[in-house]
Amino acid sequence: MINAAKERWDILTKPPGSLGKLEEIGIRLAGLQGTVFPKVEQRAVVVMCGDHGVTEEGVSAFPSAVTGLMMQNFANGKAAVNVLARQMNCAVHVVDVGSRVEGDVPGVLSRKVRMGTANLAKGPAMTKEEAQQAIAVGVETVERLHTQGVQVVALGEMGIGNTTPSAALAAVLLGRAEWIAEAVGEEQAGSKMSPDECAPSASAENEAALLQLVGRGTGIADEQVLHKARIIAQAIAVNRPDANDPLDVLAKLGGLEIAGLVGVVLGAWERKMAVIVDGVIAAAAALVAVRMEERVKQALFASHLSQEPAHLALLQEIGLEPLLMLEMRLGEGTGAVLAIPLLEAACRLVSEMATFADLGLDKP
Ligand SMILES: O=C(O)c1ccc[n+]([C@@H]2O[C@H](COP(=O)([O-])O)[C@@H](O)[C@H]2O)c1
Ligand SMILES: Cc1cc2nc[nH]c2cc1C
Repeated sequence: MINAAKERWDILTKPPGSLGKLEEIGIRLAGLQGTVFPKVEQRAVVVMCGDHGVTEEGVSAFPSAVTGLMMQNFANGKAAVNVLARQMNCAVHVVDVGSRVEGDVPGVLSRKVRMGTANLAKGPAMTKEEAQQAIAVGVETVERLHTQGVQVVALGEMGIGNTTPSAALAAVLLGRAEWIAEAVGEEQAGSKMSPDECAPSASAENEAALLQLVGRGTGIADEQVLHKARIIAQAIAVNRPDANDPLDVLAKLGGLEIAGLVGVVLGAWERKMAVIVDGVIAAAAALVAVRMEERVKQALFASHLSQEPAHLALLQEIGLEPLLMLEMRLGEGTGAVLAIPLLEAACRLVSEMATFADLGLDKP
């Protein structure tokens, strides 16, 4: 199908390759949907919501309570993602997979696995079973969207504190955390010391390496970024995740909404739905899914480049190039929703443009 699609793009009335990345998008969508004329008419953004125990370490500029308040905002149609989704004719599905909100929020699908994660700087964020349950919530959500005819899913999330687990996942999955073992020392790592006792004393050099992946999130100051990097270093040292076991890394260092998005990616790929990756949190989830099932790459499309530094490294590892540079760092799926018209443009071009033969010309 990929070859047939390439041939089609080359006979359209334009110099071959002149529509650049739009051609690549059209060809990849053709491969995914099994037709030279793919469609992205039915779209949805899934906003997975969860809270994070690590917020007690002072890693975010905002309190955890904002997660619940934003869930209400999404349900009222008043958040940034709602505005953009309306513009793009995209349905918004908000799922509470692990917020600390007591009870249900009307308009939000309640699928709480637990009331927020545990503090990953002190031990595992969640158990493997909980991570699997959250993944199942994502798969179930996307199955429902598939039955509704949705062809493209944007990855959205809301969770105060979630740039910390995202950077931690990136550090481990990108193999940039080997120095942690060295910092902790084999002797300490093998002993039964309390998390505080075995907190790593990272060298300035190692700290600088980690800082390449750690950013301001919602807007913390420079000194707090360094503190956040140290918390991440501690989390990796305390949990010692197995980088070759993505579920282990996700359970120890991830988040419930991140696990939910892993499920969305896995489920969407199985159903040949396109997935648009948003910022750093969505990209971390996408890489976990890729490590679980390499072939999900087929379904993944990048949208924008977030200001959060780990984002580019994560996208590069997956093999995706961001399409939009808007200096955004909001999350919610906002960047992903903004990229929907580019996928639509590729679909329209390949199905509506004339061919050289239509003009009575030979193919160039
Ligand atoms: O998408 C991104 O790249 C992004 C970058 C920075 C922050 N965010 C959003 O802000 C929240 C996490 O930031 P923080 O500082 O609380 O870790 C969470 O709700 C994300 O949706 C999102
Ligand atoms: C207000 C607010 C809105 C958000 N949307 C996604 N992350 C967010 C974080 C904050 C703080």
